[in-house]
Amino acid sequence: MIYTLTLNPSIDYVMELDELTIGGLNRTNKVEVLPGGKGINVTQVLNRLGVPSTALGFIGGFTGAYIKSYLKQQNIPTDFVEINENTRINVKIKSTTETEINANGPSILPEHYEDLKNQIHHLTANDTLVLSGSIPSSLPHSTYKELVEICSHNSIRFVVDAEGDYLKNILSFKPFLIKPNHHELGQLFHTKITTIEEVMPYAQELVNMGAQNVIVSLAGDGAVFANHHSIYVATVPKGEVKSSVGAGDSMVAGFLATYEQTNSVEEAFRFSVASGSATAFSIGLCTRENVEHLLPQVILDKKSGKGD
Ligand SMILES: Nc1ncnc2c1ncn2[C@@H]1O[C@H](COP(=O)(O)OP(=O)(O)O)[C@@H](O)[C@H]1O
Ligand SMILES: O=P(O)(O)OC[C@H]1O[C@](O)(COP(=O)(O)O)[C@@H](O)[C@@H]1O
Repeated sequence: MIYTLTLNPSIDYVMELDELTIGGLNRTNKVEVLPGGKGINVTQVLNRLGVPSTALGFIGGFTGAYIKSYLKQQNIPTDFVEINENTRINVKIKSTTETEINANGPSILPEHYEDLKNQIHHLTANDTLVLSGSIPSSLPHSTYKELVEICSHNSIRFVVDAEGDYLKNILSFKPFLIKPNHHELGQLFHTKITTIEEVMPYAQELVNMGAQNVIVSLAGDGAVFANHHSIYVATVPKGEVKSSVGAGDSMVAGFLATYEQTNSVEEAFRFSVASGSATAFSIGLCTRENVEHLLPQVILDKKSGKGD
């Protein structure tokens, strides 16, 4: 089973308006209230792609109840640790550009963190754990490292989609997959990265630092895949971006779903890119149908290596 872990889930309150006037009164054309948080998005997309996945994490209050009932209606399995405070609401403003305001989220009590660690201790070598998103400020900075240590000790395959030091600190444990975007890649190496050519050596460096498979996304400008055998560059499909919220999460889900079915990193990477774009071209997350529709537009160019 593929489990995802969202330490800081959210309701994503997506507001569409023609133009955003800072300091003025704005009125929306349309709003959507969607369950969010990186791991929860990955679980939703995996289930849509026909690969069973259960969402783990902390959930609480009326916002948490909304997320649980939404996911239940979609038959998405969850096993959340219940907390006392409300799960956060993240505001996503879609006008001429996209603006995101992510809340810091509720505090987590030590006993709730212990409950979560117990759950992770019960996973087995047949499971995969996807650890995604921000860490609530009440948890230790080393939370991902602690959880990844449990995975490593119990031979549980794990994936990490997190920023900065959270990611750097777990590379030596050999994550199966990491997926920074090019801004996050630049932050990791204290430099500015804007092109595919600039991404490639840094993606390879992440492999040297321990990651088994690395995907770096550059929004509409392409994506790079690197592992010990090869580097590929992918074109991304063309289309109208409706909301890129969850696009990165869809890439993670698309990769894992296809790798599970084909064992080919090449096929998995193509499907991953198509999944990201299918989500970017929708309000909400992709479906298998719209991913398959975009797949022919994803062309891979092998830059180095002997193959899978
Ligand atoms: N303008 C766009 N055109 C086509 N696809 C896009 C566009 N923006 C995002 N995507 C898709 O979403 C993926 C992830 O986007 P990106 O913004 O790089 O990641 P993240 O959501 O993690 O910040 C891209 O690899 C691509 O597949
Ligand atoms: O935990 P963080 O870093 O605040 O991110 C949470 C946000 O990320 C999302 O999961 C979207 O992530 P991506 O756009 O990177 O795929 C939203 O649903 C959520 O609001």
